[in-house]
Amino acid sequence: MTVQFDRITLIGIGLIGSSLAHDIKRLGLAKEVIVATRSAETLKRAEELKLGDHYTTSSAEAVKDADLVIVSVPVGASESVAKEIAGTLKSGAIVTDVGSTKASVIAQMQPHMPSHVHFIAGHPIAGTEKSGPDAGFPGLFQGRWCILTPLEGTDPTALKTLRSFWEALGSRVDEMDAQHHDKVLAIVSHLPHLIAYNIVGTADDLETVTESEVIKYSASGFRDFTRLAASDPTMWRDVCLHNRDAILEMLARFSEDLAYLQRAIRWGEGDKIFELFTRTRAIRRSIVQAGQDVDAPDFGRPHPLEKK
Ligand SMILES: NC(=O)C1=CN([C@@H]2O[C@H](COP(=O)(O)OP(=O)(O)OC[C@H]3O[C@@H](n4cnc5c(N)ncnc54)[C@H](O)[C@@H]3O)[C@@H](O)[C@H]2O)C=CC1
Ligand SMILES: O=C(O)C(=O)Cc1ccc(O)cc1
Repeated sequence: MTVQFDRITLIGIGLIGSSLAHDIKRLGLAKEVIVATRSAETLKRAEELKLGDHYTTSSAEAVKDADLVIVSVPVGASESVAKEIAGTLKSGAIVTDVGSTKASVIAQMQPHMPSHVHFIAGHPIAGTEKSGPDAGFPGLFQGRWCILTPLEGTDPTALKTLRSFWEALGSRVDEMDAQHHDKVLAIVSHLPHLIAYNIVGTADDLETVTESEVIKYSASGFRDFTRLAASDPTMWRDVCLHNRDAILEMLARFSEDLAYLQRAIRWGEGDKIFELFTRTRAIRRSIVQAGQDVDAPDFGRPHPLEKK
C-alpha cells in the first residue's frame, strides 16, 4: 500500500524529526509538512535547512488539519505535548511518536487524546549519538526495525496506514505490547548506553591514568563506548526515568552476571570465562548472519554515522 498524506506535522525537529523530514520530502509522503518545536532558535535552523513547508513554535497551531502527527521529543516531554495538541487535532488524524520507551509515553499521551483521533505509539530502532536538526539525514530508517505498540481497540485501518508509512521509509515493522517493548529495549539499547556512560565516567575519574592517556591510547572498544556516551543527556535522562523498572531489573541481572565473571577471574576459573566468551561470540555471529550488522560495508544503505 502506498501512502501519501495531505499534511504531516512534525513536533520536535531533532535527529529523528529532521531525518523524518528529509525522507518525507524525498519520498513524497506528504503534500505539506509542518514543523513545530519549542525553541525559536531550533525552529529557525529547521527553516534554514528547509525541513518543512511551514514553521511554528505552537504545537497546537501546527496540528490543525494534519492527517499524521509525529511527536519526536524527549520522552519526558510527551504529556505536555499531548495536552498542547489535544484541543486542535483534526477528526480522524493519526497521532504517533518515536520515543525510546513506550509504556510511559502511552500513559502520558493516551488520556489526553480525543476519541476522534487514532493514537498509536511507535519506536524506530534507528539513530545515532547526535542530536538537533543538523544531525538528521535521509535513509536513517532504511532497513531498520520500527516497533508499533497498538492498544486494545486501536483502529486496524489507522494501524495499517501507519505501518505503510514506516514501510515507505524502508523500515520493517513489528507490533508489540508496550511492557514487552520496554523490557526488550532495556537490555538491547538502554543498558548498553548506561554501561557506556558509566565506563567513560570511570575512566575519567581514574587518578592513576591521565585524561590525555585515555584519549591517546583508547582502543577501538573504548572508542565505541565513547560514541554511545556522547549521546544526548536530556534524551537519556528521560529514558532512565521513564523505563525505570525494566532498566533496574536488567541492571540487577547485569550486576549478578558481572559478579560471576569477577569471581571467575579472581579464582582463575578459565573454563568459565572461556565458556561465556564462546557463547557471546555466537550472538555476534547470529547478528551478522541475520544481516543486522549495521557497521558492515554491505548493509546496503547510508551508514547511520555517515554525517559527521
Ligand atoms: N537519538 C536516537 O538515536 C533516537 C531517539 N529516539 C527517540 O526520539 C525522540 C527524539 O530524539 P532525538 O530526535 O534524538 O532528540 P533531539 O534532542 O535531537 O531532538 C528533540 C527535539 O524535541 C524538541 N523538544 C523538546 N521538548 C519539546 C517540547 N516540550 N515541545 C516541542 N518540542 C520539544 C527539541 O527542541 C528538539 O527539536 C526521543 O524520545 C528519543 O527517545 C528514538 C530512536 C533513536
Ligand atoms: O546510536 C546508537 O547506537 C543507538 O543505539 C541509537 C538509538 C538510540 C535510541 C533508540 O531508542 C534507538 C536507537
